[in-house]
Amino acid sequence: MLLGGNETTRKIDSFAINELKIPSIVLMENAAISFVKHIDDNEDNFLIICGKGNNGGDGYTIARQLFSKNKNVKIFCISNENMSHDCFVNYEICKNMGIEIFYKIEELDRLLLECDVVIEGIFGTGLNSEIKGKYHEIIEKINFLNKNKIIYSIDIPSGINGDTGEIMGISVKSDITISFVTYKKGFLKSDIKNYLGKVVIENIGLNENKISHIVNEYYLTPEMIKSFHIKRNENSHKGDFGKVLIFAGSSGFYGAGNIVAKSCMRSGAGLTTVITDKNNFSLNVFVPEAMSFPVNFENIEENFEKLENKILNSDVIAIGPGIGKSHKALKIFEKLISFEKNYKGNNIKLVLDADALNLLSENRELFEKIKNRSILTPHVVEFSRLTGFSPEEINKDKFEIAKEFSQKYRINLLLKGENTIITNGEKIFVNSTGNSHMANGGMGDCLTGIICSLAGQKYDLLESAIIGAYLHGKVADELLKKQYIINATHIIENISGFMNKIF
Ligand SMILES: NC(=O)C1=CN([C@@H]2O[C@H](COP(=O)(O)OP(=O)(O)OC[C@H]3O[C@@H](n4cnc5c(N)ncnc54)[C@H](OP(=O)(O)O)[C@@H]3O)[C@@H](O)[C@H]2O)[C@@H](O)CC1
Ligand SMILES: [K+]
Repeated sequence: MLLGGNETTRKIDSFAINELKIPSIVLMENAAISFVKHIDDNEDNFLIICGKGNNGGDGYTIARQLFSKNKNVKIFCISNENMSHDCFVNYEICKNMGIEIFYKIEELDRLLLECDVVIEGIFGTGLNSEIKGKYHEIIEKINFLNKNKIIYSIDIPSGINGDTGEIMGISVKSDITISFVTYKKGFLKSDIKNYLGKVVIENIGLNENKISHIVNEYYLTPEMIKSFHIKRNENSHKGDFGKVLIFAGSSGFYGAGNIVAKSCMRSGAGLTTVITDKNNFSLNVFVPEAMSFPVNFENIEENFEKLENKILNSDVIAIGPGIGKSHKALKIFEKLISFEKNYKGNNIKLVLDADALNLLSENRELFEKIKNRSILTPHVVEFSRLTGFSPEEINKDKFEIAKEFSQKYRINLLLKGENTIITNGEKIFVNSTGNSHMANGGMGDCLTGIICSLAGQKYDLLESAIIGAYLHGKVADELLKKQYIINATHIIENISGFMNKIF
């Protein structure tokens, strides 16, 4: 699903009108037709509240459409002065068709009380300042008299800034928001979810693939995830699904390595090997399917020759969770990234998380070794160390900062957070799954395991991160329906079932 702000809507609009030569009034008609599809056919008693811009124009067009289906339709016109052209045209048609139009604010209470469905087209992407005066009063009335009614918003609940999600003084509290072409960036803001209600994205007659040069930001949907799926060949063997080498965990943090390994195995990697302390037996117990590469941490270099062979045999290497920032950890990290290609001549893909990112921040010459073959999966504090921007600066402008960082170092990036974003420096994907009940230790390790597993199964790193992030959150969202807290272990136990459902 395309993701965009107000400017994106204007660009799409202008492309459709100027390049595709679709008259703007046709776009408005298409929008209205798409909108009306979502209205229950049993509903009969509508009040449409219209502003003077194209959002109001959509309102008049929807009113006509419903009226032509013999529905009982009344319109409240907020202003018929300085209407946009298409708004004026549809307002005139409504008048000519004999739809009842009301203008006086004194009549609005009664109209709201009498109707069953309110459709509001006051402001959409054109809202440009704080709402005051008459407009404020009207929105207040809609929110106050909304008992036993369904409130539909056209494009954006009036009062929400489509770019930032900020409430511009006041906003309609909607039950259903039917938005056109793009999922609005402002909708990502978590504290406005109860203003949006259910969100539906509708088409206005444009082919999504043909406007991809205008939009390069996406909001993940199950359909997109499914479209990435690579079918498993029936006569394949474990070697076809990736040899994954994991350097995670250390004394006191063996759990991190175990979680990465287990989630890697459970999400389908062919062969998983964990580099771990020769005295760590917990791996065998926790995840018997995984192999271990025992390292003598008293003298790590004694293992390097054998390790080289392991590296050259691998397709993917995941590095970071629980390894610490010791000199020994750094030496192993350096060794693991020292070969770009494996014996097969393919790039060895790298998934770097947690302490690998901290080590990278402090040893920036290593960036050269990881370019064009890695994904970094920081949370905001780790990303702050990597970029030098404060977490506040990152949160304010995370799309741009993430994209620039990804371009500069030629890496893929997954920036964890409430709306996890994934970018290759060109496109940005925003995850639509996940919840606060999964915020606990081990979750990141679990995600690393899923991503390296998918990278082993021939998904490219960008796809691996997109699918991984979506699945990780989706499992948690589904589990939340029956339990309060979700741990990494719960995700691991359920991931394969959900892969089955989604693929
Ligand atoms: N391609 C697409 O996706 C398509 C988009 N379409 C639709 O067009 C909508 C965008 O239309 P739009 O650009 O005309 O802006 P809109 O939201 O109606 O508001 C502008 C009006 O509000 C006014 N105004 C602003 N702030 C104000 C305030 N605080 N307090 C008071 N007034 C304020 C402003 O007045 P101004 O400040 O400019 O004098 C102007 O009159 C979009 O959301 C979608 O529904 C569809 O038709 C199909 C194709
Ligand atoms: K609206």
